Amino acid sequence: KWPNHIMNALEHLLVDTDGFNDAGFQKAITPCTNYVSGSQLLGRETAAQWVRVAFHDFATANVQAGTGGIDASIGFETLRPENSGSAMNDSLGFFAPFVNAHVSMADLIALSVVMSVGTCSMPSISIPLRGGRVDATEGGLFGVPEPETDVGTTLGQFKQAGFSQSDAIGLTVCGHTLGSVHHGGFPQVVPESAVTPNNTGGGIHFDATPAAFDVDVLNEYLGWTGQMGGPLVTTDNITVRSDLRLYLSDNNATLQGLAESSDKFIATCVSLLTRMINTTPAAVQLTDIIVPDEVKPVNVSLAVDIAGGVQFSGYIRLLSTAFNASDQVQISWVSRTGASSPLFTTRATGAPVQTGASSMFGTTFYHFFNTAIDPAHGISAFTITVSGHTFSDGGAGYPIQDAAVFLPRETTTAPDGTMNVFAAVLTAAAVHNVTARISAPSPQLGTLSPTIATSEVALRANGTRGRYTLYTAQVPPVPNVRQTTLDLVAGAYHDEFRRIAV
Ligand code: HEM
Repeated sequence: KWPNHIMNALEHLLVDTDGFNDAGFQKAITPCTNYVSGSQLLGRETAAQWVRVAFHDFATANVQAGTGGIDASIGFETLRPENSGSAMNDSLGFFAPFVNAHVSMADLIALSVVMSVGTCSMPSISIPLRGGRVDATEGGLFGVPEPETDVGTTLGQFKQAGFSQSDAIGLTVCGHTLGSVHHGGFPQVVPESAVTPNNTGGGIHFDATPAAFDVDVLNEYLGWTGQMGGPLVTTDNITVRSDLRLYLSDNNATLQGLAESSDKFIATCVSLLTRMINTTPAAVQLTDIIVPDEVKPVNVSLAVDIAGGVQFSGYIRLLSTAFNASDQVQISWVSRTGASSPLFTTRATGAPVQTGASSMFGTTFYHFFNTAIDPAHGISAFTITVSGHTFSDGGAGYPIQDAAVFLPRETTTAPDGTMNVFAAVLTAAAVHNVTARISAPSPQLGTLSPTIATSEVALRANGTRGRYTLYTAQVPPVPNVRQTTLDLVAGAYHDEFRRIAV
């Protein structure tokens, strides 16, 4: 059902990964060897870091108590020795600009696992993503296993997080198919000799294919070839052979079972990583699985011009899994009272913008439309017809209301950051309390993850525009206007999750 803001926003990050309307998330791990937070000579890999960060956030869950898990508490825990290495702050620093009123840091941590595994595999491995995680406001329990931790304690920590011995072994070997152990961060595991001019962080890979999510780590360990499972198996320092201790804790039985086939390894990893990212505090309600929308309204909105004319515009995004570049898009709507007319229809203009061939979900085709709506009739829902097939959001059409409309183009920002926001409210709707709820991601002490500061500002009437009354208010400066969103609330009418800066 459109619009579900959390699912819409996460779907955008997941699917729009190239060209027009690129959400900008996947670029950090394209190619999978890329390190987005510094020099490529460091020998670090962002895709691997993301998976490790999620593990460290998850590992301190206590499922009996219903606490911890993927809740972004890791942001407050980066100074703990158990979270050594640059991955935590690198990743949270990259994720922070994506946090907003509906996208939590914890959901981004989950998304990053889905992205890393999906991007760094061929054919792309799909981990189902749900949204709705809630960010912690402080650090959680201690207890991430470290290279020095004895195997009994390690298994106890996994058990507390809901993972059995074979789950723990499986999850670890799945994680350790990507990336490296670095001298910088883990000198007790990796000797200084690993540091070279092209590998200044001194990383030693877990397997021969550190940028590919594949079964190699397992085969190399069991076959004692290549990296033989990596530094946490082979290091001279016996105390920090944590992977070797874990893998041998059931005499390699779990790993031998997983090595039956690449498919079995992948299916087990998908299942374990899905459980890992869906481990959340008990109070969290996750959304349904986010399925890429084959037909998606994007930035669909109304605007009211000076003369009171109403403009209905946006994009319809089609996915190549169901459509191709020659498909035609038509949008039809019903009036404010639900009446239809042959006049209430428009075609998308021009050829679609075609992008994203490298996306995990195929190519996207963006069809732009822009049409006038007769303010006397208005609009309450629309349907999308693609080459003869009509999509109506599973029923009565995609809902849209024209009684309260935020006007981002009129909204201005003064040099000191104060904003003048504008909205138009249908005079006949007879609502007089018009409020803007501002959700501004704001810096939080002790973590790179922002918190959402919400404030409400009352708008006052300021003239008319045809059938509409214009409303306006001054909004004090916010720390980050690009991530700040506004919900306009006028009685029962809501124009939600609108960007203030366009
Ligand atoms: C007994 C449990 C585990 C221990 C003691 C452990 C320890 C470590 C250590 C010391 C590193 C090196 C980090 C660095 O040098 O930056 C590392 C890397 C990594 N770990 Fe684990 N780990 C464990 C389990 C897991 C699990 C369950 C996952 C994910 C499901 C995981 C994912 C990763 C990844 C992807 C890397 C590579 C990071 C990079 O290249 O930056 N680990 N691990």
